[in-house]
Amino acid sequence: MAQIFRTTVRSFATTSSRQNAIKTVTVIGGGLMGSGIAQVAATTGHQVVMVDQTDDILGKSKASIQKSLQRVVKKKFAEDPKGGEQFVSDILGRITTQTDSNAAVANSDLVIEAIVENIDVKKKLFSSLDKAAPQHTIFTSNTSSLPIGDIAVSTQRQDRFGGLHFFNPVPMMKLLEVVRIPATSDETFNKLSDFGKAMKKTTVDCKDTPGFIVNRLLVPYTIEAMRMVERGDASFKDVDTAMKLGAGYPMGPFELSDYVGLDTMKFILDGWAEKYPENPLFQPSALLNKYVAEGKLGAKSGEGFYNYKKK
Ligand SMILES: CCCCCCCCCCCCCC(=O)CC(=O)SCCNC(=O)CCNC(=O)[C@H](O)C(C)(C)COP(=O)(O)OP(=O)(O)OC[C@H]1O[C@@H](n2cnc3c(N)ncnc32)[C@H](O)[C@@H]1OP(=O)(O)O
Ligand SMILES: NC(=O)C1=CN([C@@H]2O[C@H](COP(=O)(O)OP(=O)(O)OC[C@H]3O[C@@H](n4cnc5c(N)ncnc54)[C@H](O)[C@@H]3O)[C@@H](O)[C@H]2O)C=CC1
Repeated sequence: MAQIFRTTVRSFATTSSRQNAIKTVTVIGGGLMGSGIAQVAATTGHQVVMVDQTDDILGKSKASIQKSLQRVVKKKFAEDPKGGEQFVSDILGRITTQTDSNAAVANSDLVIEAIVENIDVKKKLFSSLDKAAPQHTIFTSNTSSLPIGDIAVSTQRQDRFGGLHFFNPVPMMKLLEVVRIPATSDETFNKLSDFGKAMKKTTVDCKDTPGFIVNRLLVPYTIEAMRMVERGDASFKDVDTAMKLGAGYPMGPFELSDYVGLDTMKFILDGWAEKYPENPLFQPSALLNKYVAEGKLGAKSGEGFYNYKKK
């Protein structure tokens, strides 16, 4: 009897979670992260609406998704070009684009916001979406450094609000941090974790603390690497070599800094130094400030710690 009950409960739970599963996703922001999130959501069978400010930006977002998918095709469909073409067209067929974010959320089960890292801009967006989206729609932010709770207060649906923090490059990085604020309901949190698994990511549960898990550790580690160079204890190239070969990291802290963007890092660090002035780990880095002041922002500007200009 107990066995039958357990089986019934399990199959009800499966059916009920399947009925409640997230099927339609609106990704707001079609930049580096938003286009990667849209790509992976569509690859894993979700219907995606990708939103940005202009059709021109959205055209570039779709082109970058196509380029990224071609890398997958080259690997997975080396012997089957027709299959590769079908694969790309099926995925792109699940992504539509929109410049009106309110219209884009009309049929959405989940909103993932990946716009500029500015609290006022994010709050304004969510306040507007809150009036436009159906009651059941869950809202999330992909913010790297802002408290989710500070964004969620702009809505009347804090129980259906959380963080989904993806990593760059989204198609390659296996982790997804699922963040809850005190008001996030268990139902919302479970749906977000299930969605992460449906996207074939490994999820970890996070509280709404600065940097969640990964950036809370990466920021002090990277700043200390910069201080080490400032003190003249090691060259940045030797630090990178040491961390790759001695700690097994795929990139050293200076390669990673160039990859993420030195302006982004400075923005995060300055924000934390202002919000948490008592924390010595978040104090500014003179070296980082110097590079940003010189316009050396990393790979995207052609030069950071390393030179990316084609010779
Ligand atoms: C002082 C200031 C404070 C400091 C702060 C420090 C950082 C904290 C702040 C961060 C701010 C914002 C960031 C954030 O919130 C969270 C992050 O995202 S942190 C960054 C996390 N990412 C990483 O750590 C990346 C680490 N690197 C790697 O894993 C690899 O190097 C990488 C996968 C990027 C590339 O691999 P690599 O072997 O080096 O190069 P290849 O070009 O050969 O690629 C290998 C393989 O992967 C395929 N591939 C790569 N990119 C894509 C893509 N976009 N789409 C599809 N496929 C891709 C490529 O085709 C290769 O496939 P093969 O089969 O091997 O040919
Ligand atoms: N770059 C990274 O490595 C990571 C970034 N993040 C976070 O993801 C978010 C996005 O970052 P990126 O993709 O790097 O930025 P990005 O600058 O590449 O893209 C942001 C996009 O948002 C668009 N946008 C700005 N305001 C908008 C609005 N009101 N409505 C619609 N679209 C708008 C911009 O036109 C731009 O295309 C940020 O919150 C960032 O902290 C999280 C993990 C990693």
